[in-house]
Amino acid sequence: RLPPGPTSLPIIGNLLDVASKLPHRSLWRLAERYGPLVSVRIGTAVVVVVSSPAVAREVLKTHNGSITGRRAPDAWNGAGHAANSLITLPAGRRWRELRRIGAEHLLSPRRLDGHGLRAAIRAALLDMRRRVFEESSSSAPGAAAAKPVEVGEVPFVAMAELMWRAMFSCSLDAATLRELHGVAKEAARLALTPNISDFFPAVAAMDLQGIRRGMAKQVGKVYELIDQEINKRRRAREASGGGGIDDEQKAADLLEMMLDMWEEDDEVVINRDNTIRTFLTDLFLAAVDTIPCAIEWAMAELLQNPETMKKLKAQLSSVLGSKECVECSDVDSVPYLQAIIKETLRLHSVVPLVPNKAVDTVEIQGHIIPKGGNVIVNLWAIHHDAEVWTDPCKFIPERFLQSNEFNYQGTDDFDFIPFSAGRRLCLGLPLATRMLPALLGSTTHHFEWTLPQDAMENGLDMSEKFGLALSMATPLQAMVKAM
Ligand code: HEM
Repeated sequence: RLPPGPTSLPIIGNLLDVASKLPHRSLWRLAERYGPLVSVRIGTAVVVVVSSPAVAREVLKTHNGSITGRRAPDAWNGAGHAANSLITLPAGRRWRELRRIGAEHLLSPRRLDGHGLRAAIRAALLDMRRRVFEESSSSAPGAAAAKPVEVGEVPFVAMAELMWRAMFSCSLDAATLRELHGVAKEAARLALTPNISDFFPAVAAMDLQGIRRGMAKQVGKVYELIDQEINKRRRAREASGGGGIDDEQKAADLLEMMLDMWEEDDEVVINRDNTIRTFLTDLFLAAVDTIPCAIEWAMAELLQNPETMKKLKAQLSSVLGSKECVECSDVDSVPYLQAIIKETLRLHSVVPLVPNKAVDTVEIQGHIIPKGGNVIVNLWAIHHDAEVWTDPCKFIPERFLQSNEFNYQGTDDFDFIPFSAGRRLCLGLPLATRMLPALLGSTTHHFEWTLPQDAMENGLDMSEKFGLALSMATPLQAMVKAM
């Protein structure tokens, strides 16, 4: 009574049906043939794929308690990351405790809107604005040897700086930021690259594609930087007799909180430096991989839809006037900006596939999902469901102005769930929903962006690259002029 699906071949199962560089699209095509609940076999694994809002509701709400497990992709075993990673831990005590720490000390609305982090966010936005302004003098159309800006790098630097400040109360130098940009992109690519080791555990130890080794190298670079901060802080705490850094900093600093919780006791979750290092690496990579990707897609859409860009800029001007940057507290007063962010997250679902594992056998719509089976919710397919969305492949922000029904937590209908839903709902949602409009607003308010000549003549390459976040295959470049 498994859900329907294509006939599987000996040994490889349905590998040929699903193997593709863009698995969210190949799984979507399978759903068009077999329906919203499809099962495939890949090697030794049973994989059930969910592609409609109604079935997503069953998985993420009705039976959520039985489908919150995870099977860590082998890539995540690089540097032993999976063993402590909040993203891949099963939904047990350690996972709950790490989520609580993340939510209480960094990612809750109370912390984000509180004094320390609000100031850090404002500093990151102003700094980003200053950098775009500097770029504008060299990239303005007509400037001598005008050079385009790599658009995704702008929010990347802002998010990397913000996360570093929130975690360690210090900033990153330009060379480290450049290195981290490459590291984050490569880690995102490797994290979900289709890997023989995931489907044929017997050969996993050999790491035939070298994916685990590659991931270990990238994650290792972030570990190294984080370890430097941990060691520096431990020395500062020792020197000050255990008191750590000053109180004002402490209120905004995640590392300080985690060192305060640290106890050498197996019953305590924060009991080794590698728990702290893995946790901070997860949060850092999650933030710098997803948010900049979404901003890059939003800018690509705006650059191809001048009327939408014009309408956005007009609303920003009328609401914010000459205010330097768009802060998180401003975004509710610019509904069109919010609508553009929502439409971007729908059309370019930045996290397109959510991989869960059934911890018990579950029956959904008369079909059995066996205990231990993988359950992938295809958010991208849900966001392109033609029964829910008119012209699902078109960028139409106005659709989100017409209805208040779509919040980010999943509606009752589960048709707009870019951050997923249920117990494993994205932990970074409060940060993302503040930063996305603030970054996009601050990038466009007071600046005029245009496509380089070549893209204007030949069109923009909107193809996708699959990974931890779904990014643009060809990084977006644009010219910018200060207004
Ligand atoms: C555009 C921005 C973002 C999108 C679209 C997004 C989306 C998602 C999705 C779909 C999941 C999977 C949820 C599930 O398994 O059901 C997830 C998980 C997660 N996200 Fe995000 N995310 C974003 C930004 C962030 C940020 C900024 C952070 C942290 C700073 C973050 C941290 C996490 C963590 C830690 C998890 C794992 C939660 C768990 O397994 O319990 N995300 N995110």
